[in-house]
This record gives sequence, structure tokens and C-alpha cells, in this order.
Amino acid sequence: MNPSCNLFIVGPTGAGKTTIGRRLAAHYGLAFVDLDQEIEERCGADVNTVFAMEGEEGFRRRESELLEALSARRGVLMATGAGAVLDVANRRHLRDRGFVLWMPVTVDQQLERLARDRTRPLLAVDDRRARLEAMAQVRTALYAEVAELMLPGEDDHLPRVSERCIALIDQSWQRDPVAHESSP
Ligand SMILES: Nc1ncnc2c1ncn2[C@@H]1O[C@H](COP(=O)(O)OP(=O)(O)OP(=O)(O)O)[C@@H](O)[C@H]1O
Ligand SMILES: O=C(O)C1=C[C@@H](O)[C@@H](O)[C@H](O)C1
Ligand SMILES: [Mg+2]
Repeated sequence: MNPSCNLFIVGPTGAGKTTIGRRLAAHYGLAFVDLDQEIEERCGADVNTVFAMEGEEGFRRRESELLEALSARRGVLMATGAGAVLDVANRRHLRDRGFVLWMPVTVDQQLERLARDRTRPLLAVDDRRARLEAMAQVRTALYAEVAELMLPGEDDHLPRVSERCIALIDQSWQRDPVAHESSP
């Protein structure tokens, strides 16, 4: 939505939604919220444990409930989990309640960036490349459906990536001035 008071970031796992999102929030004076981290805080358990105890279905239910609540706030930058776009109601909330940024990443970049990562349960498989390609097959069109702006995806020094993102966002995000008011 443009104009809007929120920024939401979507994109594949390892795209940089959390790391770059944090920097963008600081730049724009928005409250940073990371959907995965919020789920972990509320459950008192990490994402791996939530998947193990409640299955992907339980995780997705929690993800949708929180996305609904957090996206209703004003003046937030929310980094979503990579699979949040799978749900149609999530996609509607994202589109209706904020300006949606898409951080792209190639499968090669994902494999390199997440080589030592063990925190993503859906990547706990023998053939990570095949899993990531299958995810991209389903999800790319969904990122495209919700996003209004694609950010740069190349590997670089994080402050430089953030600066390039800010230059692009400044060109197309019409910030709703009421964003500076406190929430009702
Ligand atoms: N443009 C970039 N250049 C180099 N490294 C990057 C870039 N963007 C992110 N990274 C690195 O990639 C790793 C994954 O980034 P991050 O955790 O922010 O991804 P994410 O999109 O939040 O993933 P997830 O959806 O699984 O939460 C981090 O180690 C981060 O420092
Ligand atoms: O790709 C996904 O579906 C996921 C990505 C992570 O951000 C977490 O939300 C969780 O591991 C699921
Ligand atoms: Mg993240």
C-alpha cells in the first residue's frame, strides 16, 4: 500500500530480511519486528523446537496470528519469515497495511550464506539445493504478488547494501505522515 506508515520485507530464507531490515528500521525510525523472533519470544522456544513440537502447521498458525497483530501496528518495519507469503490472508494483510519490499537471493547465495546454519528446520535435509529450488518454484510468484519494490540482492558489505536499499525506497515509498503519531 502506498502511501503507508509501515515497511514489510518478504523474500526467501537467507535473503537478508532480518539483517538488512534491522538497519532500514533504524534509518527510518521505525520499530523493528522480526516475525520469527517474535514467535520464538512468545513461545519461549526456537523455531526448530516449535516445528518439532507442533509441526509446520502449528508454526504457520502462530505465524499468521502474529502477522495479523504486528501488521496492524503503525510505524513498524516487519521482517517476515520466508514462508509467510504462503497464506492468502497473510498476503492480504501485507499488501493492505504496508509498503512491501522484496529481497531476492539466488539459490547459490543461499547455500553459501546458510552453509553453517542449523536454525531453519525446512533446510534440515540432505539435498538443500533441491529444497531451496522447490521453495523458489512455489514462492517466487507470491513474493511478486505482494511486493511493490524489489531491493538489490547482490552479496556485499551490509552497510553498502542498506544504503542502496534506502536510495531505492526513498524513490518509491510515499510515507504516510501519520506514521509519526503513536498507536491508538
Ligand atoms: N546482501 C548481503 N550480502 C552478504 N551477506 C548477506 C547479505 N544479506 C544477508 N547476508 C547474510 O546472510 C545471512 C542470512 O541473512 P538473514 O538472516 O538476514 O536472512 P533472512 O532473510 O532473515 O532469512 P530467514 O527468512 O530464514 O529468516 C546472514 O549471515 C547475513 O549477514
Ligand atoms: O522458509 C520457511 O518457510 C521458513 C523460514 C524461516 O524464516 C522460518 O519462518 C521458518 O524456519 C520457516
Ligand atoms: Mg530472518
